[in-house]
Amino acid sequence: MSLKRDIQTGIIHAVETVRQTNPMAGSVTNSVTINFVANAQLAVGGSAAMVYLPDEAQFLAQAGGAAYINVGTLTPVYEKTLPGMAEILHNTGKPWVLDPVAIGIGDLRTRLLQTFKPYKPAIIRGNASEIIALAGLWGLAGGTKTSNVRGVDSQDSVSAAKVAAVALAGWTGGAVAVSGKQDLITDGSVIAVSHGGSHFMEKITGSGCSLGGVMAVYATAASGFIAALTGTAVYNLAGCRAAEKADGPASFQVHFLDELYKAKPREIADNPFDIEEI
Ligand SMILES: Nc1ncnc2c1ncn2[C@@H]1O[C@H](COP(=O)(O)OP(=O)(O)O)[C@@H](O)[C@H]1O
Ligand SMILES: Cc1ncsc1CCOP(=O)(O)O
Ligand SMILES: [Mg+2]
Repeated sequence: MSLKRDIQTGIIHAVETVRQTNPMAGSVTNSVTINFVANAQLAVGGSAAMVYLPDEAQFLAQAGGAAYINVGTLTPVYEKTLPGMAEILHNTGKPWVLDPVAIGIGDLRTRLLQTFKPYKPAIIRGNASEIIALAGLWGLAGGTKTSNVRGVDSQDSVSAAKVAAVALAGWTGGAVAVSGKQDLITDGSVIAVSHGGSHFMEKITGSGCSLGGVMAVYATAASGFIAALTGTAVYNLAGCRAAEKADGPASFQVHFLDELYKAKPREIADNPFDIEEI
């Protein structure tokens, strides 16, 4: 079988397993998009649980099949919550997804993101500027110390983050997903570029955050690379379909959740992607 077919078989398996087993992937995520993250996780067949406090995050790290950490809106309690959660996830071999939202803003965010380096997330998901900045913070190839991050939006092209993505995946041994008009997913030895989506995804907040939460759901049932590509593929397919029905961002978001829910395993696996072996 070709590599592409193996990957498609993995995607179908991940989608079916999640829909059959309703796995829980707990989250500590930002207060802007927390509801959308949970709804997207539920739409693809997962179970969502969101917490803030240290002991509750430790509980979810142990109870779930995977977890999601997103540093979008921090409060002082996260200084205690997040390193302990990441340490448990790492020590128990649980896959976890890191979204370094708005890396570069403030001391606490920088310190927490530095703390995560030895805890090796199975998936790092971010837009191009965030991936470049995280590689810079962790002292890896392709990164820049002076971040080009303006806030939560990307200022760089996805292809500009390719070296940083490969270097981050080399460090973690997991996968890195760079989102944008096209999405790049790598495990350090294969690069997949996934197509689709819609410009409306830039006009609603939380398309990136919820994608990270959905990747965590798939990570309960697949490798980091397959989970990241499966999440990206269903987002690109559902985004494309929702855009055909939407009149604007608000109706897009409603249709998007419906399309996430309706997408069939084979259709998700057939969503167009290219692969390159490094
Ligand atoms: N211009 C676009 N065209 C198609 N899909 C897009 C576009 N911009 C973002 N997306 C999709 O939106 C999702 C979130 O990506 P992105 O907006 O880059 O993340 P973030 O919200 O973290 O910046 C991904 O599935 C990506 O493919
Ligand atoms: C607007 C905003 N501000 C802090 S976190 C956040 C949400 C970012 O969501 P996404 O990166 O998915 O667009
Ligand atoms: Mg984001």
